[in-house]
Amino acid sequence: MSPLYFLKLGGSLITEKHRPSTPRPEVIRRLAEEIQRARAEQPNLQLVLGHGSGSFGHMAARKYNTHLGVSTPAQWQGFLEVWWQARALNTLVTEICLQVGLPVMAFPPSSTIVCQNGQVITWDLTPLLQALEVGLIPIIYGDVVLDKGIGGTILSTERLFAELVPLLKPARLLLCGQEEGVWADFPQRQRLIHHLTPANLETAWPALGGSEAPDVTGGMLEKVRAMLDLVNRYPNLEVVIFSGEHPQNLSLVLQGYPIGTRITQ
Ligand SMILES: Nc1ncnc2c1ncn2[C@@H]1O[C@H](COP(=O)(O)OP(=O)(O)OP(=O)(O)O)[C@@H](O)[C@H]1O
Ligand SMILES: C=C(C)CCOP(=O)(O)O
Repeated sequence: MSPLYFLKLGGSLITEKHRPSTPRPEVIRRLAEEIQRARAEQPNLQLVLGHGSGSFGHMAARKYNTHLGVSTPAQWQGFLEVWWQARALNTLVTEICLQVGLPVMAFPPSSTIVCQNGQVITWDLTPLLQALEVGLIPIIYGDVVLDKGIGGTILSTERLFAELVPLLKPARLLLCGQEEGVWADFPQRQRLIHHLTPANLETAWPALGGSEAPDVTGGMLEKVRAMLDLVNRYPNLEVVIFSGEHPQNLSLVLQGYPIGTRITQ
């Protein structure tokens, strides 16, 4: 059977998250090449690729608090600004992946999902599932979405993955970011947690916080909370949070080497 992995390229890694709308194209290219290399080693590997918004969507979202709802003309203006920023980064990521030879196709959440009070109520997944079926790599990304209750909101890549897990049951969910993994002593960064489970969560809890950069989706705290919730519900799922800053890390993790923080039940 072909294993299916979900892989997020974090906005903290593919952009300079403190500098407005500043991508790291050379990093994106290297990561795409690493994915391509891992696929050559494991020709059966199926992927759903996701990426975060970094200094593209998050800065505008912070300015307008788009994640909290959208109603005034100024907030709608902000909603479109975030939409445009998220789309611009996605265009760049998609373009670089295609240049490297990855058969990617983007499925913008803003044009396929509707929420109600922050909960996804419809997501037309038919084209995405068909793309997977024919051997393409679907790309999704943190985006704005229209919301029947609060006008509009924002869904992070992790939220999107969490929606897809029950349907696609991936074997692994890989979050590739800027940090080595989950630190037990952030921001000192001396003690990495190699294996996080619901049973030892208390070792990490005091050190878990938001992003150091402008961010509206909760940083490492929300990531760990959401991933623990997923492994509780899907005991066969393995989550890995790791750094893509070191060349080869991503392709090694894709091949199963123990790097970063594993999260399991
Ligand atoms: N205990 C911790 N261990 C590791 N990082 C932590 C910890 N506590 C807080 N953080 C912060 O959380 C950040 C990771 O969350 P963030 O949402 O910025 O990552 P990302 O998913 O790559 O970005 P984006 O949301 O833009 O895609 C780290 O870069 C760090 O600043
Ligand atoms: C801020 C926007 C537009 C999306 C956030 O998604 P994330 O970067 O995956 O957390």
